[in-house]
Amino acid sequence: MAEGVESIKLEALSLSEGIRESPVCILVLGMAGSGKTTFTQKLIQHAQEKFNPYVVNLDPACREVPYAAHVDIRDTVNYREVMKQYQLGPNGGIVTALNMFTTKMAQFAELVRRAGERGHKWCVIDTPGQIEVFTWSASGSIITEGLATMFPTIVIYVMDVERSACPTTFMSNMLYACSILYKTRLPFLVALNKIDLKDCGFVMDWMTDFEAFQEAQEEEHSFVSNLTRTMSLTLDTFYENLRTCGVSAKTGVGFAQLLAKILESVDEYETDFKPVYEKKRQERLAQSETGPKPLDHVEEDGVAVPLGLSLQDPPMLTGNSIFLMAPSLVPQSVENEDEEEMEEDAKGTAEDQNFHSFVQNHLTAQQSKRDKLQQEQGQAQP
Ligand SMILES: Nc1nc2c(ncn2[C@@H]2O[C@H](COP(=O)(O)OP(=O)(O)OP(=O)(O)O)[C@@H](O)[C@H]2O)c(=O)[nH]1
Repeated sequence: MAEGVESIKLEALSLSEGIRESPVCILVLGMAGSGKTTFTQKLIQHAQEKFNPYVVNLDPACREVPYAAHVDIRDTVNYREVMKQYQLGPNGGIVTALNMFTTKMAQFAELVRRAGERGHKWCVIDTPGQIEVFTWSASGSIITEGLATMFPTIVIYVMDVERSACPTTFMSNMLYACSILYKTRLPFLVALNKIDLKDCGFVMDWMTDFEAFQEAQEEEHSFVSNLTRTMSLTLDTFYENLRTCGVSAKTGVGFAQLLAKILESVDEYETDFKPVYEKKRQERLAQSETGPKPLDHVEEDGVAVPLGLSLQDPPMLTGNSIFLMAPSLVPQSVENEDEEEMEEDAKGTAEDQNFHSFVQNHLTAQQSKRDKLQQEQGQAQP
């Protein structure tokens, strides 16, 4: 009879054995309402025949999921009860529920491993609606790293194209994607979702042609547009390494291409990421064999300081010792104001010039890249 999952230790699972070939773990992430759950359902349908996905729901707060989950966090933790018992709000409740689930990570990993042995080639994991609950929480990191050191693991970032039509929102979404890519250090595929509502061609244009994004940006006169423009230049390298695919989780359009891109991402895991996670595993194994080092000089590690500030009255306002002063109360001479205005103007002009030269340098670099490519192509032709 198979060993009971309760007695399994994660360390024993992930450290002593190497990374397995299956199942491939697919983490589905995305902003609230981007369509993760609908996307997961469609992905399962399309992958059923070939990859027989094992399905996991990690969103403790969802009412219903439109697919049959093999593992559902709601069976392990009652999110409403957690909120009530620990007197938490909805977000605190979700974080705590996920933390509680993570204490069962070893058992969860064992279930995934056994699913692989039973012929499930993929394991699709739907994550909580509030993306930061997973991406920036300790439990999210433990689950992601735990899986990536045991199975080939990739991330699919679901992005709502209709909501990203405004350049500033698009940039925010991309910045978020970028931060997740660097945090998880796993193959990353962006599913441009809801193409039944809006074609995703504009996203492709903005990612490959900086000038097209600048043009779209020019129509927007918001305070953050300068920042967005600068960011678009910085994200250029990120876009170059990004895999994207337009899909509609509602109609199923684009899922054939998506499956092909998932397989490319799995290859990428094998070649570029597996060695990194394998090294990590070896380091942990070595560490666990030597055991934790006892602290030699505990008393030299620091001195205790009282927590928090004492709620005493602020010091009396005397002379220069201004504790906190509202701008309207600070006496200012008219001369000073004029000088400050001139300084601000000069600063603004310098910023504009800097920005212009930054853009110019970038365009020149892009042009020389294009020229080089054309030259190479010309040489390659007989
Ligand atoms: N038109 C259209 N609607 C979609 C598509 N994908 C999802 N939706 C709709 O978008 C809404 C949100 O979808 P969900 O799948 O619940 O999104 P989610 O990211 O899981 O949501 P949370 O977990 O609550 O953050 C629902 O009304 C879906 O029907 C799509 O491709 N096209």
